[in-house]
Amino acid sequence: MAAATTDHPTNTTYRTTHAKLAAWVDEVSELTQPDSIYWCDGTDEEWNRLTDELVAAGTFVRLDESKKPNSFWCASDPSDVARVEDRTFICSQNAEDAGPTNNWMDPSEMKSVLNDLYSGSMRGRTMYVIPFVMGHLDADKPMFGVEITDSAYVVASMRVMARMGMDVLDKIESTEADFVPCLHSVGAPLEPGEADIAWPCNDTKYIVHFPEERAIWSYGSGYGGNALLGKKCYSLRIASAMAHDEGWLAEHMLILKLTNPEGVVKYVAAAFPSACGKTNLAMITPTIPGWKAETLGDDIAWMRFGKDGRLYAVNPEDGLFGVAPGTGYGTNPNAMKAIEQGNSVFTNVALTDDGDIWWEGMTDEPPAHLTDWKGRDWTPASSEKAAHPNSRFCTPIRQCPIIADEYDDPRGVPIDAILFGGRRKTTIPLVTEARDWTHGTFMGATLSSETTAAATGAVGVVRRDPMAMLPFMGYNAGDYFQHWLNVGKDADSSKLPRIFYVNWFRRDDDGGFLWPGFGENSRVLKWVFERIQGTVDAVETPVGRVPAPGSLDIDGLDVTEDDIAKALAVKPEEWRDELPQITEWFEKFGEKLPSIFWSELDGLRERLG
Ligand SMILES: Nc1nc2c(ncn2[C@@H]2O[C@H](COP(=O)(O)OP(=O)(O)OP(=O)(O)O)[C@@H](O)[C@H]2O)c(=O)[nH]1
Ligand SMILES: O=C([O-])CC(=O)C(=O)O
Ligand SMILES: [Mn+2]
Repeated sequence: MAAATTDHPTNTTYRTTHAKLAAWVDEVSELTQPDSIYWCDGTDEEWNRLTDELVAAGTFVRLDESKKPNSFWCASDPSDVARVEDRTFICSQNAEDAGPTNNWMDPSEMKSVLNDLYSGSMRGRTMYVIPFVMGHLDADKPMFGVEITDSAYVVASMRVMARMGMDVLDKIESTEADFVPCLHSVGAPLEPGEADIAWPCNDTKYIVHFPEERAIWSYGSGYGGNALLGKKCYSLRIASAMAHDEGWLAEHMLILKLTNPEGVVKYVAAAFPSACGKTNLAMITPTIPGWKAETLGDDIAWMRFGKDGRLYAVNPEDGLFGVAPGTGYGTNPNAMKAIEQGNSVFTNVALTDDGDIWWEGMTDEPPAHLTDWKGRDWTPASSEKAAHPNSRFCTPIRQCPIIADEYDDPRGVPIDAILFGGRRKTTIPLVTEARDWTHGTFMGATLSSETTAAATGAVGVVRRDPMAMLPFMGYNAGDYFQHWLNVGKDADSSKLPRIFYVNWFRRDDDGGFLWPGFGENSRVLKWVFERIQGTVDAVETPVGRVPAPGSLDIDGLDVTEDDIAKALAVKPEEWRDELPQITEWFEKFGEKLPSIFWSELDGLRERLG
């Protein structure tokens, strides 16, 4: 193999045989002027060397080997803790193709702004070249990317999150494959003799996508979705544009395998906005006897029709980048068991005095003393949280104890049900079934949720988040809605997944959750499963079908019938408040809004009376 070796000097003098890649690497290094270029090979030896360097630089703290082997604590700059939606751009040739939900700038204007910023931006740093593939390397058409970054934190995280390294580069070269160029710089050049800091970044941030060119340019942030460019930037924004052109779906969905006590299997995909429960549902421990859940993906699903006319989903990622707070043995034991095996990077959680990590919700009792995510002493008397609300664990998904066997199958799994869900205190029932694909698409397009700490900005504000894709659509949302409708129109409807809308977050009058959530969500999954089988009843409501009395299995559940009724209630007065919001939302799209959505809305208004 002609590709890089594990030998450090070779990695820095490597010349690729791939013309486009070679030209791009030359172009970027001339622009950004790094001290050296390093081709990542993805080996353990490389991981060990880079993580040692990150420890020496003060970016990482190695955790106690007996507690979290081969794992690291990391604190970002306090200003660089989440996705920056207001700094995220879709730079299509025409503004209309970015649509009313995306920021847009003319691509050549944006490139000139960014070229100025990138000019010399890697001075004093190493420029890492990371060959990666989203999805399987042995897929029919492997989806390659190459990320250039000046952040070793990004290299370490990408190694957990994506299939990367030598075999990928080798295949890109030997098949002369195309790839998505993903350029990333933290925007913090070092002058000669200037000491580095633990988390270099820049106050100026740009997360930019060129959908026609299939290219990503990111500047100024080292954090998660802003910097690990295989994730949201490629697998959602760029991939959604590819999927639109090619007739498939790139969605913000977990993938779950469910087996009932009789051994019947169904596959579920579910789209919830950031920090609204995907990772938790993907690893659910069912509380109802005899039911089994297995994990296939926790954040992103790529879905294509198989020869049999069914919609097959694969998870393009290879790691978990999960919200830490709220993750504990009580809520998500499978995530805890995955983390326990180590090989992880923890960002903006708290550090214990004995070299372990902690966050709110991990245990009922907090430790007596911690180092908080800002590096300060913390005790239970402290007024601030020890972990940032968007702190994350970055862990290989294969460490999840319930990973499904199909995980390694590049064909993916045939999806039986799609769930849309949001975080709503009121209005939205625990579960509603759509009448058909069009109605389900309408439900997805009008999905609403309270904003969370996963993005900068206010938390708890209700906004429309269509298909949980608001921040992740790489093109005009109106065209995206039409694409969803077309997918349904072109398919054999008997083979399409059934669509449901769920809300684990409805509250009662004293502010408590009406539904216990987490493992108990298996009861809702059971109802969904049995709706598909046709063995359980639903009742029609103005907004869709909800469980008929007694059809939701609440055996052994410590909630009152009254609470269940409240969780399932369709209150016309609440929905009438929703109508003008949906109207205002739809008006944003003008001519691009599929007209059938207006008919759906009219129908809803009439049924509400
Ligand atoms: N009340 C309640 N909270 C939940 C439930 N599921 C998840 N949560 C909480 O919601 C937060 C986010 O959950 P995740 O599963 O990490 O959300 P996610 O959709 O994977 O988030 P991203 O990784 O940002 O896309 C965590 O604090 C969870 O503890 C549930 O069923 N009920
Ligand atoms: O992208 C990120 O930084 C984290 C994430 O999964 C999300 O926000 O949905
Ligand atoms: Mn998640």
